[in-house]
Amino acid sequence: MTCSLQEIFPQMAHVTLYQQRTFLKTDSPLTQTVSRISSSSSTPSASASSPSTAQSTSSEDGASPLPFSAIPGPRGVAQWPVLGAVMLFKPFTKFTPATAHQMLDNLFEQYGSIVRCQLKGTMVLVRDIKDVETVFRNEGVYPVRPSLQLPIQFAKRNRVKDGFNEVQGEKWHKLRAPLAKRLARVNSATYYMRDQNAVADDFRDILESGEHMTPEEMSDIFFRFTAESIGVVCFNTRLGFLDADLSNRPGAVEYLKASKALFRLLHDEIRGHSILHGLYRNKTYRNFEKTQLTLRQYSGQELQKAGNLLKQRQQSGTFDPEEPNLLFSLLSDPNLDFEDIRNLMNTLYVAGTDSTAKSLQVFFYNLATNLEKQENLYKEIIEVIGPDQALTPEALARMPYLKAAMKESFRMMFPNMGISRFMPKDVVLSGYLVPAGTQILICSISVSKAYFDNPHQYIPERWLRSEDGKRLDSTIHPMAALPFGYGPRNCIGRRFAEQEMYIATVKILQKLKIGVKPESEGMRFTYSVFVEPEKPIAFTFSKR
Ligand code: HEM
Repeated sequence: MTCSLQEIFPQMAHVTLYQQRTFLKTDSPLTQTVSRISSSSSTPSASASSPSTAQSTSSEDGASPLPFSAIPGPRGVAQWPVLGAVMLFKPFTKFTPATAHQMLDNLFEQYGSIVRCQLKGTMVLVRDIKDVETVFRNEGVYPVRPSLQLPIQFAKRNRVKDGFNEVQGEKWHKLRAPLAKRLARVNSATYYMRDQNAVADDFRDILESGEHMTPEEMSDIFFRFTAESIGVVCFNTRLGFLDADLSNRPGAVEYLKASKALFRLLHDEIRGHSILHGLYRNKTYRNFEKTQLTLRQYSGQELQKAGNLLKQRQQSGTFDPEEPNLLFSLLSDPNLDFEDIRNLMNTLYVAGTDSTAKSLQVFFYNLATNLEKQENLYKEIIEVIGPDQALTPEALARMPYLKAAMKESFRMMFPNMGISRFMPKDVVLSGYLVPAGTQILICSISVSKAYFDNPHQYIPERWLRSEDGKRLDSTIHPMAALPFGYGPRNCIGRRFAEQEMYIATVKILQKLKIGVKPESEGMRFTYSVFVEPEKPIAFTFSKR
Protein backbone atom coordinates (compact mmCIF):
# COMPACT_ATOMS: atom_id res chain seq x y z
CA MET A 1 0.00 0.00 0.00
CA THR A 2 1.21 3.46 -0.75
CA CYS A 3 0.68 6.01 1.93
CA SER A 4 0.96 9.64 1.12
CA LEU A 5 0.39 12.99 2.68
CA GLN A 6 -2.50 13.41 0.32
CA GLU A 7 -4.26 10.56 2.09
CA ILE A 8 -3.79 12.24 5.39
CA PHE A 9 -4.77 15.72 4.47
CA PRO A 10 -7.03 15.30 1.53
CA GLN A 11 -8.27 18.74 0.77
CA MET A 12 -5.24 20.89 0.84
CA ALA A 13 -2.01 19.17 1.73
CA HIS A 14 -1.01 17.58 -1.48
CA VAL A 15 2.68 17.41 -2.10
CA THR A 16 4.22 15.12 -4.62
CA LEU A 17 7.50 13.36 -4.19
CA TYR A 18 8.81 15.87 -6.69
CA GLN A 19 7.73 18.78 -4.53
CA GLN A 20 9.05 17.13 -1.42
CA ARG A 21 12.47 16.75 -2.94
CA THR A 22 12.56 20.19 -4.47
CA PHE A 23 11.11 21.89 -1.43
CA LEU A 24 14.26 21.56 0.56
CA LYS A 25 16.57 22.59 -2.26
CA THR A 26 17.55 26.20 -1.82
CA ASP A 27 16.73 27.10 -5.41
CA SER A 28 13.27 25.48 -5.54
CA PRO A 29 10.34 27.82 -6.24
CA LEU A 30 8.70 27.01 -2.91
CA THR A 31 11.86 27.68 -0.96
CA GLN A 32 12.33 30.93 -2.81
CA THR A 33 8.80 31.89 -1.90
CA VAL A 34 9.38 31.01 1.72
CA SER A 35 12.60 32.98 1.95
CA ARG A 36 11.05 35.93 0.13
CA ILE A 37 8.27 35.96 2.67
CA SER A 38 10.77 35.72 5.54
CA SER A 39 12.76 38.62 4.26
CA SER A 40 9.64 40.70 3.68
CA SER A 41 8.36 40.38 7.24
CA SER A 42 8.68 44.11 7.69
CA THR A 43 6.02 44.79 5.06
CA PRO A 44 2.93 46.44 6.55
CA SER A 45 0.68 43.44 6.05
CA ALA A 46 3.15 41.01 7.51
CA SER A 47 3.58 43.03 10.65
CA ALA A 48 -0.10 43.89 10.85
CA SER A 49 -1.02 40.23 10.76
CA SER A 50 1.57 39.24 13.30
CA PRO A 51 0.93 40.43 16.81
CA SER A 52 2.84 37.40 18.04
CA THR A 53 5.65 37.75 15.53
CA ALA A 54 8.01 39.27 18.03
CA GLN A 55 7.73 36.22 20.29
CA SER A 56 7.40 33.72 17.50
CA THR A 57 10.77 32.17 18.29
CA SER A 58 10.76 32.27 22.07
CA SER A 59 8.65 30.33 24.54
CA GLU A 60 5.80 32.09 26.31
CA ASP A 61 7.72 32.13 29.59
CA GLY A 62 10.83 33.48 27.83
CA ALA A 63 12.74 30.19 28.23
CA SER A 64 14.68 28.85 25.26
CA PRO A 65 12.53 26.61 23.14
CA LEU A 66 13.18 22.89 23.01
CA PRO A 67 14.75 21.61 19.80
CA PHE A 68 12.73 20.37 16.83
CA SER A 69 14.08 16.86 17.27
CA ALA A 70 12.47 16.68 20.73
CA ILE A 71 8.91 17.05 19.42
CA PRO A 72 7.08 13.87 20.45
CA GLY A 73 6.09 11.37 17.78
CA PRO A 74 6.79 7.90 16.46
CA ARG A 75 10.48 7.08 16.63
CA GLY A 76 12.97 4.72 15.01
CA VAL A 77 12.04 3.46 11.54
CA ALA A 78 8.82 5.46 11.81
CA GLN A 79 10.96 8.59 11.32
CA TRP A 80 12.39 7.37 8.03
CA PRO A 81 11.11 9.08 4.90
CA VAL A 82 8.40 7.10 3.03
CA LEU A 83 8.71 4.05 5.31
CA GLY A 84 7.64 6.19 8.27
CA ALA A 85 4.36 7.03 6.55
CA VAL A 86 3.77 3.41 5.54
CA MET A 87 4.16 2.41 9.18
CA LEU A 88 1.25 4.56 10.26
CA PHE A 89 -1.16 2.34 8.33
CA LYS A 90 -2.20 -1.27 7.96
CA PRO A 91 -0.67 -3.80 8.49
CA PHE A 92 1.45 -1.90 11.02
CA THR A 93 -1.57 -0.20 12.63
CA LYS A 94 -5.31 -0.74 12.31
CA PHE A 95 -5.76 2.37 10.13
CA THR A 96 -6.41 2.65 6.40
CA PRO A 97 -6.46 5.75 4.20
CA ALA A 98 -10.24 5.85 4.75
CA THR A 99 -9.70 6.10 8.51
CA ALA A 100 -6.73 8.47 8.34
CA HIS A 101 -8.63 10.97 10.50
CA GLN A 102 -8.74 8.34 13.25
CA MET A 103 -5.05 7.67 12.75
CA LEU A 104 -4.38 11.36 13.44
CA ASP A 105 -6.56 11.23 16.57
CA ASN A 106 -4.57 8.23 17.68
CA LEU A 107 -1.26 10.05 17.24
CA PHE A 108 -2.53 12.94 19.37
CA GLU A 109 -3.76 10.51 22.03
CA GLN A 110 -0.36 8.86 22.17
CA TYR A 111 1.91 11.89 21.97
CA GLY A 112 -0.07 14.97 23.06
CA SER A 113 -1.11 18.12 21.23
CA ILE A 114 1.97 18.40 19.02
CA VAL A 115 3.34 15.50 17.00
CA ARG A 116 6.26 15.20 14.62
CA CYS A 117 5.86 12.39 12.14
CA GLN A 118 6.59 11.28 8.61
CA LEU A 119 3.64 11.54 6.30
CA LYS A 120 4.97 12.93 3.11
CA GLY A 121 8.24 14.16 4.46
CA THR A 122 8.50 15.47 7.97
CA MET A 123 5.35 17.07 9.22
CA VAL A 124 4.29 18.66 12.45
CA LEU A 125 0.69 18.10 13.50
CA VAL A 126 -0.82 20.62 15.87
CA ARG A 127 -4.05 20.69 17.81
CA ASP A 128 -3.59 23.38 20.42
CA ILE A 129 -5.36 26.67 19.98
CA LYS A 130 -2.23 28.70 20.82
CA ASP A 131 -0.31 26.87 18.11
CA VAL A 132 -3.14 27.45 15.65
CA GLU A 133 -2.89 31.17 16.36
CA THR A 134 0.89 31.15 16.05
CA VAL A 135 0.79 29.40 12.69
CA PHE A 136 -1.81 31.71 11.20
CA ARG A 137 -0.23 34.84 12.63
CA ASN A 138 3.12 33.92 11.13
CA GLU A 139 2.01 32.48 7.78
CA GLY A 140 3.19 35.59 5.94
CA VAL A 141 1.57 37.62 3.19
CA TYR A 142 1.66 34.82 0.64
CA PRO A 143 0.74 31.74 2.67
CA VAL A 144 2.09 28.55 1.13
CA ARG A 145 -0.27 25.60 0.98
CA PRO A 146 0.75 22.46 -0.89
CA SER A 147 -1.27 21.62 -3.94
CA LEU A 148 -2.43 18.72 -6.03
CA GLN A 149 -0.16 17.72 -8.88
CA LEU A 150 -2.60 16.60 -11.56
CA PRO A 151 -3.78 20.17 -12.32
CA ILE A 152 -0.19 21.41 -12.26
CA GLN A 153 0.91 18.73 -14.71
CA PHE A 154 -2.05 19.49 -16.93
CA ALA A 155 -1.18 23.18 -17.09
CA LYS A 156 2.46 22.43 -17.81
CA ARG A 157 1.87 19.83 -20.51
CA ASN A 158 -0.84 21.81 -22.24
CA ARG A 159 0.94 25.13 -21.88
CA VAL A 160 -2.02 26.78 -20.20
CA LYS A 161 -1.94 29.04 -17.18
CA ASP A 162 -2.13 27.59 -13.67
CA GLY A 163 -5.17 28.04 -11.47
CA PHE A 164 -4.44 30.06 -8.33
CA ASN A 165 -5.40 27.18 -6.08
CA GLU A 166 -2.28 25.38 -7.27
CA VAL A 167 0.43 28.01 -7.19
CA GLN A 168 2.39 29.86 -4.53
CA GLY A 169 3.92 33.19 -3.66
CA GLU A 170 3.52 36.32 -5.71
CA LYS A 171 2.17 34.32 -8.62
CA TRP A 172 -0.67 33.06 -6.42
CA HIS A 173 -1.36 36.57 -5.15
CA LYS A 174 -1.46 38.03 -8.65
CA LEU A 175 -3.84 35.36 -9.89
CA ARG A 176 -6.20 35.58 -6.90
CA ALA A 177 -6.25 39.40 -6.77
CA PRO A 178 -8.81 40.11 -9.56
CA LEU A 179 -11.34 37.88 -7.78
CA ALA A 180 -10.42 38.91 -4.26
CA LYS A 181 -11.05 42.60 -4.84
CA ARG A 182 -14.41 41.96 -6.50
CA LEU A 183 -15.59 39.39 -4.00
CA ALA A 184 -14.74 41.70 -1.10
CA ARG A 185 -17.77 43.83 -1.99
CA VAL A 186 -20.68 43.33 0.43
CA ASN A 187 -23.18 42.43 -2.26
CA SER A 188 -20.86 40.21 -4.30
CA ALA A 189 -22.79 37.06 -3.36
CA THR A 190 -26.23 38.42 -2.51
CA TYR A 191 -26.42 39.80 -6.06
CA TYR A 192 -26.99 36.17 -7.17
CA MET A 193 -29.56 35.33 -4.53
CA ARG A 194 -32.58 35.66 -6.75
CA ASP A 195 -31.18 33.34 -9.43
CA GLN A 196 -29.89 30.89 -6.84
CA ASN A 197 -33.34 30.80 -5.22
CA ALA A 198 -34.70 29.65 -8.59
CA VAL A 199 -32.06 26.91 -8.70
CA ALA A 200 -33.09 25.81 -5.20
CA ASP A 201 -36.76 25.67 -6.31
CA ASP A 202 -35.78 23.04 -8.85
CA PHE A 203 -33.65 21.21 -6.31
CA ARG A 204 -36.56 21.04 -3.89
CA ASP A 205 -39.00 19.87 -6.57
CA ILE A 206 -36.68 16.99 -7.45
CA LEU A 207 -36.18 15.97 -3.82
CA GLU A 208 -39.91 16.27 -3.09
CA SER A 209 -40.72 13.74 -5.78
CA GLY A 210 -37.60 11.69 -5.11
CA GLU A 211 -39.01 8.94 -2.89
CA HIS A 212 -37.97 6.30 -5.41
CA MET A 213 -34.43 7.62 -5.83
CA THR A 214 -31.52 5.54 -4.68
CA PRO A 215 -29.14 7.18 -2.16
CA GLU A 216 -26.56 7.39 -5.01
CA GLU A 217 -29.04 9.24 -7.23
CA MET A 218 -29.87 11.58 -4.39
CA SER A 219 -26.20 12.32 -3.77
CA ASP A 220 -25.87 13.07 -7.48
CA ILE A 221 -28.71 15.60 -7.21
CA PHE A 222 -26.83 17.43 -4.44
CA PHE A 223 -23.82 17.68 -6.76
CA ARG A 224 -25.98 18.94 -9.63
CA PHE A 225 -27.56 21.52 -7.35
CA THR A 226 -24.26 23.03 -6.29
CA ALA A 227 -22.86 22.85 -9.84
CA GLU A 228 -25.94 24.65 -11.15
CA SER A 229 -25.82 27.23 -8.36
CA ILE A 230 -22.17 28.12 -8.78
CA GLY A 231 -22.67 27.99 -12.57
CA VAL A 232 -24.98 31.00 -12.19
CA VAL A 233 -22.00 32.91 -10.77
CA CYS A 234 -19.27 31.58 -13.05
CA PHE A 235 -21.13 31.68 -16.35
CA ASN A 236 -24.07 34.03 -15.76
CA THR A 237 -26.50 31.40 -16.92
CA ARG A 238 -28.42 28.31 -15.97
CA LEU A 239 -26.40 25.34 -17.16
CA GLY A 240 -29.48 23.10 -16.94
CA PHE A 241 -28.02 20.39 -14.69
CA LEU A 242 -31.32 20.03 -12.84
CA ASP A 243 -33.40 19.74 -16.03
CA ALA A 244 -35.28 16.48 -16.40
CA ASP A 245 -34.07 16.25 -19.98
CA LEU A 246 -30.57 17.42 -20.83
CA SER A 247 -30.81 16.41 -24.50
CA ASN A 248 -31.53 19.97 -25.60
CA ARG A 249 -28.41 21.21 -23.83
CA PRO A 250 -25.52 20.19 -26.07
CA GLY A 251 -22.37 19.54 -24.08
CA ALA A 252 -24.06 19.79 -20.67
CA VAL A 253 -24.05 16.05 -20.06
CA GLU A 254 -20.34 15.81 -20.91
CA TYR A 255 -19.61 18.82 -18.75
CA LEU A 256 -21.42 17.34 -15.77
CA LYS A 257 -19.74 13.98 -16.26
CA ALA A 258 -16.33 15.64 -16.51
CA SER A 259 -16.98 17.69 -13.36
CA LYS A 260 -17.73 14.55 -11.38
CA ALA A 261 -14.90 12.53 -12.93
CA LEU A 262 -12.48 15.26 -11.95
CA PHE A 263 -13.10 14.64 -8.26
CA ARG A 264 -12.74 10.88 -8.66
CA LEU A 265 -9.35 11.41 -10.34
CA LEU A 266 -8.16 13.89 -7.74
CA HIS A 267 -9.20 11.32 -5.19
CA ASP A 268 -6.97 8.80 -6.95
CA GLU A 269 -4.06 11.15 -6.52
CA ILE A 270 -5.00 11.80 -2.91
CA ARG A 271 -5.22 8.11 -2.10
CA GLY A 272 -1.87 7.46 -3.73
CA HIS A 273 -3.40 5.30 -6.51
CA SER A 274 -1.55 7.36 -9.04
CA ILE A 275 1.98 8.40 -8.22
CA LEU A 276 3.72 8.47 -11.58
CA HIS A 277 1.57 11.05 -13.36
CA GLY A 278 4.38 13.56 -12.83
CA LEU A 279 6.78 11.41 -14.84
CA TYR A 280 4.62 10.31 -17.73
CA ARG A 281 1.03 10.53 -18.98
CA ASN A 282 -0.32 7.55 -17.03
CA LYS A 283 -3.97 6.47 -17.18
CA THR A 284 -5.08 8.73 -14.33
CA TYR A 285 -3.32 11.66 -15.95
CA ARG A 286 -4.84 10.93 -19.38
CA ASN A 287 -8.33 10.78 -17.91
CA PHE A 288 -7.68 13.91 -15.96
CA GLU A 289 -6.51 15.70 -19.08
CA LYS A 290 -9.66 14.60 -20.87
CA THR A 291 -11.89 16.00 -18.13
CA GLN A 292 -9.95 19.25 -18.07
CA LEU A 293 -10.20 19.68 -21.82
CA THR A 294 -13.96 19.08 -21.67
CA LEU A 295 -14.35 21.58 -18.84
CA ARG A 296 -12.27 24.15 -20.70
CA GLN A 297 -14.12 23.70 -23.95
CA TYR A 298 -17.57 24.01 -22.38
CA SER A 299 -16.65 26.88 -20.09
CA GLY A 300 -15.03 28.60 -23.07
CA GLN A 301 -18.34 28.44 -24.97
CA GLU A 302 -20.30 29.78 -21.99
CA LEU A 303 -17.83 32.62 -21.49
CA GLN A 304 -18.02 33.48 -25.17
CA LYS A 305 -21.81 33.77 -24.90
CA ALA A 306 -21.49 35.96 -21.81
CA GLY A 307 -18.92 38.11 -23.64
CA ASN A 308 -21.32 38.62 -26.57
CA LEU A 309 -24.11 39.62 -24.22
CA LEU A 310 -21.83 42.07 -22.47
CA LYS A 311 -20.89 43.66 -25.82
CA GLN A 312 -24.56 44.07 -26.72
CA ARG A 313 -25.26 45.71 -23.37
CA GLN A 314 -22.24 47.99 -23.70
CA GLN A 315 -23.32 49.02 -27.19
CA SER A 316 -26.90 49.66 -26.13
CA GLY A 317 -25.72 51.63 -23.08
CA THR A 318 -27.44 49.25 -20.65
CA PHE A 319 -24.28 48.03 -18.94
CA ASP A 320 -23.54 49.54 -15.56
CA PRO A 321 -19.86 48.95 -14.71
CA GLU A 322 -20.78 49.25 -11.01
CA GLU A 323 -23.14 46.25 -11.25
CA PRO A 324 -21.68 43.56 -8.97
CA ASN A 325 -21.82 40.97 -11.73
CA LEU A 326 -18.56 39.10 -11.30
CA LEU A 327 -18.25 37.74 -14.82
CA PHE A 328 -19.17 40.98 -16.58
CA SER A 329 -16.78 42.86 -14.37
CA LEU A 330 -13.92 40.49 -15.24
CA LEU A 331 -14.81 40.46 -18.93
CA SER A 332 -14.71 44.24 -19.07
CA ASP A 333 -11.33 44.46 -17.34
CA PRO A 334 -8.69 45.42 -19.96
CA ASN A 335 -5.96 43.86 -17.83
CA LEU A 336 -7.39 40.35 -18.14
CA ASP A 337 -7.49 38.19 -21.24
CA PHE A 338 -9.97 35.45 -22.06
CA GLU A 339 -7.65 32.73 -20.77
CA ASP A 340 -7.22 34.50 -17.40
CA ILE A 341 -10.97 34.71 -16.97
CA ARG A 342 -11.55 31.13 -18.02
CA ASN A 343 -8.97 30.05 -15.46
CA LEU A 344 -10.55 32.04 -12.66
CA MET A 345 -14.02 30.78 -13.39
CA ASN A 346 -12.91 27.18 -13.78
CA THR A 347 -11.12 27.43 -10.42
CA LEU A 348 -14.26 28.74 -8.74
CA TYR A 349 -16.49 26.21 -10.44
CA VAL A 350 -14.33 23.22 -9.53
CA ALA A 351 -13.63 24.36 -5.97
CA GLY A 352 -17.28 25.23 -5.45
CA THR A 353 -19.13 22.05 -6.41
CA ASP A 354 -18.14 18.93 -4.48
CA SER A 355 -17.18 20.95 -1.37
CA THR A 356 -20.61 22.51 -1.00
CA ALA A 357 -22.53 19.39 -2.09
CA LYS A 358 -20.85 17.32 0.61
CA SER A 359 -21.23 19.97 3.31
CA LEU A 360 -24.92 20.36 2.48
CA GLN A 361 -25.48 16.62 2.86
CA VAL A 362 -23.73 16.68 6.22
CA PHE A 363 -25.88 19.62 7.29
CA PHE A 364 -29.10 17.90 6.24
CA TYR A 365 -27.96 14.75 8.01
CA ASN A 366 -27.46 16.69 11.25
CA LEU A 367 -30.92 18.24 10.91
CA ALA A 368 -32.49 14.88 10.10
CA THR A 369 -30.95 13.22 13.13
CA ASN A 370 -31.75 16.12 15.46
CA LEU A 371 -35.42 16.70 14.75
CA GLU A 372 -35.95 19.08 17.65
CA LYS A 373 -33.29 21.39 16.18
CA GLN A 374 -34.84 21.02 12.73
CA GLU A 375 -38.17 22.16 14.20
CA ASN A 376 -36.53 25.19 15.85
CA LEU A 377 -35.10 26.12 12.49
CA TYR A 378 -38.41 25.55 10.72
CA LYS A 379 -40.14 27.87 13.21
CA GLU A 380 -37.57 30.60 12.61
CA ILE A 381 -37.99 30.35 8.84
CA ILE A 382 -41.78 30.49 9.03
CA GLU A 383 -41.68 33.43 11.44
CA VAL A 384 -39.36 35.43 9.21
CA ILE A 385 -40.56 34.67 5.67
CA GLY A 386 -43.46 32.24 5.93
CA PRO A 387 -43.84 29.13 3.77
CA ASP A 388 -43.61 30.71 0.30
CA GLN A 389 -41.32 33.72 0.21
CA ALA A 390 -37.78 33.47 -1.07
CA LEU A 391 -34.76 34.17 1.11
CA THR A 392 -33.42 37.73 0.83
CA PRO A 393 -30.36 39.32 2.44
CA GLU A 394 -32.67 41.20 4.85
CA ALA A 395 -34.50 38.02 5.85
CA LEU A 396 -31.22 36.16 6.31
CA ALA A 397 -30.05 38.86 8.70
CA ARG A 398 -33.05 37.95 10.87
CA MET A 399 -32.27 34.22 10.94
CA PRO A 400 -29.62 33.66 13.62
CA TYR A 401 -30.70 30.08 14.22
CA LEU A 402 -30.12 29.16 10.57
CA LYS A 403 -26.57 30.49 10.76
CA ALA A 404 -25.95 28.81 14.11
CA ALA A 405 -27.33 25.47 12.87
CA MET A 406 -24.99 25.49 9.88
CA LYS A 407 -21.99 26.60 11.87
CA GLU A 408 -22.62 23.80 14.34
CA SER A 409 -22.79 21.31 11.48
CA PHE A 410 -19.38 22.46 10.22
CA ARG A 411 -18.02 22.20 13.76
CA MET A 412 -19.31 18.69 14.39
CA MET A 413 -18.17 17.24 11.08
CA PHE A 414 -15.32 19.34 9.93
CA PRO A 415 -15.21 19.60 6.10
CA ASN A 416 -11.56 18.61 5.85
CA MET A 417 -8.97 16.93 8.00
CA GLY A 418 -6.92 20.02 8.52
CA ILE A 419 -5.35 23.07 7.02
CA SER A 420 -1.76 23.00 5.96
CA ARG A 421 0.93 25.62 5.76
CA PHE A 422 4.64 25.66 5.07
CA MET A 423 6.05 28.09 7.62
CA PRO A 424 8.00 30.99 6.10
CA LYS A 425 9.95 31.61 9.31
CA ASP A 426 11.00 29.84 12.50
CA VAL A 427 8.20 29.61 15.08
CA VAL A 428 7.78 28.15 18.53
CA LEU A 429 4.91 25.71 18.81
CA SER A 430 4.03 24.17 22.17
CA GLY A 431 7.50 25.18 23.37
CA TYR A 432 9.44 23.56 20.48
CA LEU A 433 11.39 25.41 17.84
CA VAL A 434 9.97 24.64 14.41
CA PRO A 435 12.25 25.82 11.62
CA ALA A 436 11.16 27.74 8.53
CA GLY A 437 10.10 25.47 5.69
CA THR A 438 8.43 22.89 7.93
CA GLN A 439 5.02 21.73 6.90
CA ILE A 440 2.42 22.14 9.62
CA LEU A 441 -0.93 20.41 9.60
CA ILE A 442 -3.47 22.22 11.74
CA CYS A 443 -5.84 19.43 12.66
CA SER A 444 -9.42 20.09 13.55
CA ILE A 445 -9.95 20.90 17.21
CA SER A 446 -13.65 21.52 16.94
CA VAL A 447 -14.70 18.24 18.54
CA SER A 448 -12.24 18.59 21.37
CA LYS A 449 -13.55 18.72 24.94
CA ALA A 450 -10.88 21.30 25.65
CA TYR A 451 -12.67 23.83 23.44
CA PHE A 452 -16.34 22.80 23.38
CA ASP A 453 -18.71 21.39 25.99
CA ASN A 454 -20.43 18.20 24.81
CA PRO A 455 -18.44 18.32 21.57
CA HIS A 456 -20.20 15.35 20.01
CA GLN A 457 -23.67 16.79 20.44
CA TYR A 458 -25.34 18.92 17.81
CA ILE A 459 -26.14 22.12 19.72
CA PRO A 460 -26.71 25.14 17.41
CA GLU A 461 -27.62 27.22 20.47
CA ARG A 462 -23.95 27.44 21.47
CA TRP A 463 -23.39 29.87 18.58
CA LEU A 464 -26.32 32.22 19.32
CA ARG A 465 -25.77 35.73 20.58
CA SER A 466 -27.70 37.80 23.11
CA GLU A 467 -29.30 41.08 22.07
CA ASP A 468 -26.16 43.05 22.89
CA GLY A 469 -24.28 40.91 20.36
CA LYS A 470 -22.36 38.78 22.89
CA ARG A 471 -22.12 35.07 22.19
CA LEU A 472 -24.17 33.10 24.75
CA ASP A 473 -21.27 30.70 25.16
CA SER A 474 -18.50 33.22 25.74
CA THR A 475 -15.88 30.49 26.11
CA ILE A 476 -15.73 29.65 22.39
CA HIS A 477 -12.38 30.69 20.95
CA PRO A 478 -12.70 32.47 17.57
CA MET A 479 -10.17 30.09 16.03
CA ALA A 480 -11.64 26.87 17.42
CA ALA A 481 -13.65 26.11 14.27
CA LEU A 482 -12.41 27.43 10.93
CA PRO A 483 -14.12 25.36 8.22
CA PHE A 484 -13.10 27.84 5.53
CA GLY A 485 -9.54 28.31 6.67
CA TYR A 486 -8.04 31.60 7.73
CA GLY A 487 -6.02 34.56 6.54
CA PRO A 488 -5.15 35.75 3.03
CA ARG A 489 -5.31 32.21 1.64
CA ASN A 490 -8.71 31.34 3.10
CA CYS A 491 -11.62 30.05 1.06
CA ILE A 492 -12.46 32.70 -1.50
CA GLY A 493 -15.86 31.14 -2.16
CA ARG A 494 -17.06 31.11 1.44
CA ARG A 495 -19.92 33.54 0.91
CA PHE A 496 -21.18 31.60 -2.08
CA ALA A 497 -20.98 28.29 -0.25
CA GLU A 498 -22.84 29.60 2.78
CA GLN A 499 -25.43 31.38 0.68
CA GLU A 500 -26.21 28.32 -1.43
CA MET A 501 -26.55 26.21 1.69
CA TYR A 502 -28.81 28.74 3.42
CA ILE A 503 -31.05 29.06 0.38
CA ALA A 504 -31.37 25.30 -0.11
CA THR A 505 -32.13 24.72 3.57
CA VAL A 506 -34.77 27.43 3.71
CA LYS A 507 -36.45 26.30 0.48
CA ILE A 508 -36.62 22.72 1.63
CA LEU A 509 -37.70 23.28 5.21
CA GLN A 510 -40.45 25.67 4.11
CA LYS A 511 -42.28 22.71 2.58
CA LEU A 512 -40.55 19.48 3.60
CA LYS A 513 -39.27 17.65 6.61
CA ILE A 514 -35.83 16.10 6.27
CA GLY A 515 -35.38 12.58 7.57
CA VAL A 516 -33.17 9.56 7.00
CA LYS A 517 -34.17 5.96 6.40
CA PRO A 518 -33.18 3.47 9.14
CA GLU A 519 -30.26 2.18 7.05
CA SER A 520 -28.60 5.61 7.26
CA GLU A 521 -29.03 6.13 10.98
CA GLY A 522 -25.73 6.14 12.84
CA MET A 523 -23.89 6.86 9.58
CA ARG A 524 -20.12 7.10 9.87
CA PHE A 525 -18.24 9.82 8.06
CA THR A 526 -14.90 9.65 6.34
CA TYR A 527 -12.69 11.98 4.31
CA SER A 528 -11.94 11.84 0.59
CA VAL A 529 -11.36 15.31 -0.81
CA PHE A 530 -13.94 16.52 1.73
CA VAL A 531 -15.84 14.95 4.59
CA GLU A 532 -18.44 12.52 3.30
CA PRO A 533 -20.67 9.73 4.52
CA GLU A 534 -19.19 6.23 4.30
CA LYS A 535 -22.16 5.35 2.09
CA PRO A 536 -24.54 7.70 0.26
CA ILE A 537 -27.25 8.81 2.70
CA ALA A 538 -30.83 7.59 2.20
CA PHE A 539 -32.61 10.86 2.94
CA THR A 540 -36.37 11.22 3.06
CA PHE A 541 -38.15 14.47 2.21
CA SER A 542 -41.74 14.36 3.42
CA LYS A 543 -44.41 17.03 3.02
CA ARG A 544 -45.08 19.20 6.08
C1 HEM B 1 -18.89 24.32 2.18
C2 HEM B 1 -18.12 24.48 1.14
C3 HEM B 1 -16.67 24.86 1.21
C4 HEM B 1 -15.72 24.60 2.16
C5 HEM B 1 -15.92 23.87 3.47
C6 HEM B 1 -14.48 25.16 1.70
C7 HEM B 1 -13.29 25.13 2.42
C8 HEM B 1 -12.10 25.63 1.95
C9 HEM B 1 -10.85 25.60 2.69
C10 HEM B 1 -10.68 25.03 4.09
C11 HEM B 1 -9.91 26.18 1.92
C12 HEM B 1 -8.44 26.37 2.30
C13 HEM B 1 -8.31 27.58 3.17
C14 HEM B 1 -6.96 27.79 3.80
O1 HEM B 1 -5.98 27.14 3.41
O2 HEM B 1 -6.86 28.65 4.73
C15 HEM B 1 -10.53 26.56 0.67
C16 HEM B 1 -9.88 27.14 -0.39
C17 HEM B 1 -10.52 27.52 -1.55
N1 HEM B 1 -11.88 27.50 -1.81
FE1 HEM B 1 -13.30 26.74 -0.62
N2 HEM B 1 -14.69 25.76 0.49
C18 HEM B 1 -16.02 25.61 0.16
C19 HEM B 1 -16.66 26.12 -0.95
C20 HEM B 1 -16.07 26.86 -1.93
C21 HEM B 1 -16.75 27.51 -3.03
C22 HEM B 1 -18.27 27.54 -3.24
C23 HEM B 1 -15.79 28.07 -3.82
C24 HEM B 1 -15.95 28.87 -5.09
C25 HEM B 1 -17.00 29.58 -5.40
C26 HEM B 1 -14.51 27.80 -3.20
C27 HEM B 1 -13.30 28.20 -3.70
C28 HEM B 1 -12.09 27.99 -3.07
C29 HEM B 1 -10.81 28.34 -3.68
C30 HEM B 1 -10.62 28.90 -5.08
C31 HEM B 1 -9.83 28.04 -2.72
C32 HEM B 1 -8.33 28.25 -2.87
C33 HEM B 1 -7.98 29.62 -2.35
C34 HEM B 1 -6.52 29.97 -2.54
O3 HEM B 1 -5.69 29.07 -2.67
O4 HEM B 1 -6.24 31.17 -2.56
N3 HEM B 1 -14.72 27.07 -2.06
N4 HEM B 1 -11.87 26.23 0.73
